Amino acid sequence: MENSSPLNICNSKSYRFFNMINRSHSLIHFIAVALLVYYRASFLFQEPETRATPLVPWFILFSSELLLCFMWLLGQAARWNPVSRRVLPENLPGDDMLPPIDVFIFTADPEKEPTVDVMNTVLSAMALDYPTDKLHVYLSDDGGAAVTLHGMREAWRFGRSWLPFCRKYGIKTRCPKAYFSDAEAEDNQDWSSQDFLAQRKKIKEEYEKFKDRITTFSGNEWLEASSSSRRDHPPFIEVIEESSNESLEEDQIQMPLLVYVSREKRPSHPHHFKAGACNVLVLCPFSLFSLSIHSFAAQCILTRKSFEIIDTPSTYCVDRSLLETYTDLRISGVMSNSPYILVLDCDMYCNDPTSARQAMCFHLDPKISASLALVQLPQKFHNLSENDIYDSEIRIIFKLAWPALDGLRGPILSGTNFYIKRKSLYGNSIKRVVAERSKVGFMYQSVVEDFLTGFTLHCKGWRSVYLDPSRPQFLGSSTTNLNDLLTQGTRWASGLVEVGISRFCPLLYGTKRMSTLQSMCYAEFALSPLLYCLSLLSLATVPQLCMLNGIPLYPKVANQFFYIFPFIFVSSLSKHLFEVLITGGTVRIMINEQRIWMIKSATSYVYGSLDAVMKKLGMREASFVATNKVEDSEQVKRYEMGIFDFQASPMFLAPMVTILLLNMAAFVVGITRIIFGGNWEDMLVQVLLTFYILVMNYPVIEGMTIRKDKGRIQPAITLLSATFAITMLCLGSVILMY
Ligand SMILES: O=c1ccn([C@@H]2O[C@H](COP(=O)(O)OP(=O)(O)O[C@H]3O[C@H](CO)[C@@H](O)[C@H](O)[C@H]3O)[C@@H](O)[C@H]2O)c(=O)[nH]1
Repeated sequence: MENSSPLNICNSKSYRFFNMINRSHSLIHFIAVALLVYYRASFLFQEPETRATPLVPWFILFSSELLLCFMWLLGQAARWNPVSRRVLPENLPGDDMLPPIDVFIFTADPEKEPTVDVMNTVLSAMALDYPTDKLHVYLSDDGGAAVTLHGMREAWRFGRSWLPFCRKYGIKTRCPKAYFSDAEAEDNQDWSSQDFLAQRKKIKEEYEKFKDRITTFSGNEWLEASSSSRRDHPPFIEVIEESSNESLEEDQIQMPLLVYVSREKRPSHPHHFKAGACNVLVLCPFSLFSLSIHSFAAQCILTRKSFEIIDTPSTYCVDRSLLETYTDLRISGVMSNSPYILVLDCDMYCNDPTSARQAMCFHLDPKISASLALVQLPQKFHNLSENDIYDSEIRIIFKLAWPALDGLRGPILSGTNFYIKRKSLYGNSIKRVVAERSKVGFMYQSVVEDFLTGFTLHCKGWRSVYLDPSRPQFLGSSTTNLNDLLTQGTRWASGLVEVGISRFCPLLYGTKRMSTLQSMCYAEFALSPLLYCLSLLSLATVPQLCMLNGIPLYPKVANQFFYIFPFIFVSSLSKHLFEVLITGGTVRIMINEQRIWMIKSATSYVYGSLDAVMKKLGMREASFVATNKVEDSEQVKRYEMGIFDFQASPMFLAPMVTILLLNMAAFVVGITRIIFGGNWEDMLVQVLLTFYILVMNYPVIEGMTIRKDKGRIQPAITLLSATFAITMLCLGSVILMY
């Protein structure tokens, strides 16, 4: 294929305007930041008697400003050289030349991840537009739930009608739930065809029965083979095809391989959450299990020794030497072991059946395929409202940072929606790098296994590419209430900080193994929860406490350095606005992003960082609270109306409310001082900063004062927070005098 037509095109020209603005802004902003540092540092050279500010608040404030400057500097890398890509699937070789693909879908808890929705993802993957005999779909069920296995059998049964229907009528939306929803009109079917209408009606009825059979299932909670609970059971695998009792005629329908896997779990062995589940499927154990199911004869090759090694959850991350042995076994296997793997979370259904072919436009490109580990596709969500108050879209990652990282050596592995080369997970390096103990597969040292695994792949010289076409290839469900958002944010923060404070810290480990810009990108993500919570918490409390005590922290209006502060503030906000607008957003989105950034910094970033530090000190064990995917109609309604839902844990609400009460008190006192004391020159920046925090967080103030509905902040929380605020005020006023 060396001289054949191109399979993909990489373009950086569309970002010319962005680059021009971004780089000019960086230069100007850098000068302003340098002046700020100069102003703050000059404080040290003043005579102690003439200083208007005590040392402690000055030190805290300067440290916070330095942290923010540092984050800004790191953030430049993730904006430096964005590129966009498109694919030309028409230039792919014929179907007989396409490589096989394994699709791995992960589920963990049928209570939080409704089985019907998981099966919709399974069906959409089975219906991918790819040669059926080259498609193998595996569902990993960490919940070991009987209803999930039942769902798989039902999915297989319904798939026998659904797949031929999709193929015959060229259906694009191959997730039945999405297809039968209101968005169905987008599929451009021939609605005048009687044959189509009759078939569609029939399939819809079958789909309803399929759902009923799952929702009314009343089998055992756990798999019968499971010994006691979801945390203590032997492995259970079923190739769904073999359990079918359908008629001979239906057996002629071409279906991909469909396999249910519930890995072994023992309380005495850490199972490493999703990373452990990934490795069970990706690495040796699964292939061996498959062998044992498919061919009794093949089972004989499994010596007890090898089975013991692979059957121990703690050794899923095995040495390469062992892996090679298993690879031999796999090659002699009878199924699957495909060279490429699509990884999907259970709620991420395939929205574009051609995504596999699109990914192959990179994996089969001889110019890049040798070093290409993965093709990352964006996470997009079907349940976002126009006013996405929780910033669930994560625009900054999928619309800005990933295209920019693609201009370096590729985006960070994002947990789901990626086509990865199996070989890249075997621990091989593309380049000569500092030798690393040969760990393979997904990494266990962080609960954000995706981030760390992607990082180590890039360190080994592998690259990734990012593709974001107009039709989303996958669509998932995002968090639409505050509690779920902050719970998920706490896990992400904990996992990122775990990396940031470990030996994998991108600034130390990365700089020796990848370009400075690339390691800066990784460092920005790994350090952001810790550095943002430290800096934002200080900026939301120290200037306010000082204002209450009449201590100025910023230059007087008459001072020439005064203008630096409003300038940096306006410059940062304008840059943020520019980035939102250029990526198709609105002013409202920018405001939502600012607010959620502040809320997360005061809550999930704090808890996540604490969790990571405690794990590091051996005071806590790793945990993974799976994100809730069950929709509460009342909460969804509030989200769609743009109203915050404060039915969240007091652990999240109390810090937010405490900080706002403190800011409210400081603002009232600050304004009073300006009006009656006439010292507006000294306090202007502090008053403006406090005002900005209050304005941005108006929904929280509204939640604790005006609102009376179920989603408001309960008076008990406000009372508790008021006690915290008064304590902070008393303690802070004493400490900050020094
Ligand atoms: O012990 C576990 C825990 C989770 N999962 C599955 O892992 C996926 C991701 O878990 P979820 O609770 O949905 O986490 P999110 O925070 O929503 O997911 C993001 O963050 C994770 C890292 O924390 C990545 O693995 C995901 O791909 C990424 O979408 C889901 O399909 C789960 O069923 C398991 O298989 N086993």
